[in-house]
Amino acid sequence: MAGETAGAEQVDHARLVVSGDDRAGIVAAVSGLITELGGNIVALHQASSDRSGGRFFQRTVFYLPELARRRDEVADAIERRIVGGLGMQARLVDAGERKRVAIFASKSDHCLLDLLWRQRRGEIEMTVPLVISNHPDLGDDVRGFGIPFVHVPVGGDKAAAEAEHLRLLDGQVDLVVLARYMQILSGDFLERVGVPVINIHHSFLPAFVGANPYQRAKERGVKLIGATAHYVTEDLDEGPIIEQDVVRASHEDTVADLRRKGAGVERSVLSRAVTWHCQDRVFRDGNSTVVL
Ligand SMILES: Nc1nc2c(c(=O)[nH]1)N[C@@H](CN(C=O)c1ccc(C(=O)N[C@@H](CCC(=O)O)C(=O)O)cc1)CN2
Repeated sequence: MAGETAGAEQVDHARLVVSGDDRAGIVAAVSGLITELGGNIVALHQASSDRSGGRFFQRTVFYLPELARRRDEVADAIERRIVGGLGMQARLVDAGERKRVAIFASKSDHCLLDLLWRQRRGEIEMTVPLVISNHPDLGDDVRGFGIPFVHVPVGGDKAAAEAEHLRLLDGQVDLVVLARYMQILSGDFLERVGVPVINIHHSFLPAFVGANPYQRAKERGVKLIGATAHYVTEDLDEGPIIEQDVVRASHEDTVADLRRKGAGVERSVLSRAVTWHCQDRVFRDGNSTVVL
């Protein structure tokens, strides 16, 4: 089963995540089914990609007595009435579920340690089964959180490194996060890893795609720098954007100043994106996202 379920106190709560081609009556059908099953909706967010059809997205949080005992019955009803009856995609997620998140890093520590610190404080609904890095530098920091650290060097044979990544990740994770991981992933890896990959790019995309964005920002004389969290696709830094933010820059800032200011924005943007993904709030809509 994807994810890991936390304590028993949340077993009677769940969220139902529904998406598909828009049509009249979906909200009523989902709400009616939950009510018919004896549930009470405690939160509901819905969006359609445009006014005349398009795509439908909904996240419904509900309380249902004895849900743990009745889970198969509830799941079967959703499969019949929402998936089979309306042709929608639907996922029933236990409220206490924790996504299993593998984090990739290189030498920069700020995004990685920020995520580990927030996870330890319970601010992000995830577990971190392992951290993978192409450099050994951050090993002691990661092991200090009680999390396995695996050094997988990436030399001339990137395919060999990616094969090791796939062996380490196989069936063990629900999400991969690139926390300033400075290696371009192949399309083959992205296809075979089988879970979403989120990257933090250290610029306000679409500005400054690729390497060294702060150096290029300084050369351009921009007055704003920023960070972008996006799903990773084969096309570098072109994937669906989840979250962005900016901070002011001036002529007085050196590249080192921009990197320092930018690091704060990278951390907050990546943590929000990972938090929302783990809460099943992010829906992919073509090359963009809907965040509910
Ligand atoms: N397939 C994808 N892989 C990665 C993406 C992506 O969007 N699609 N994002 C990058 C992160 N990144 C910028 O945010 C980035 C990382 C690395 C490079 C790069 O030129 N790397 C060189 C090696 C550099 C080195 O060894 O230090 C390379 O891979 O040949 C550019 C941008 C993460 N991966």
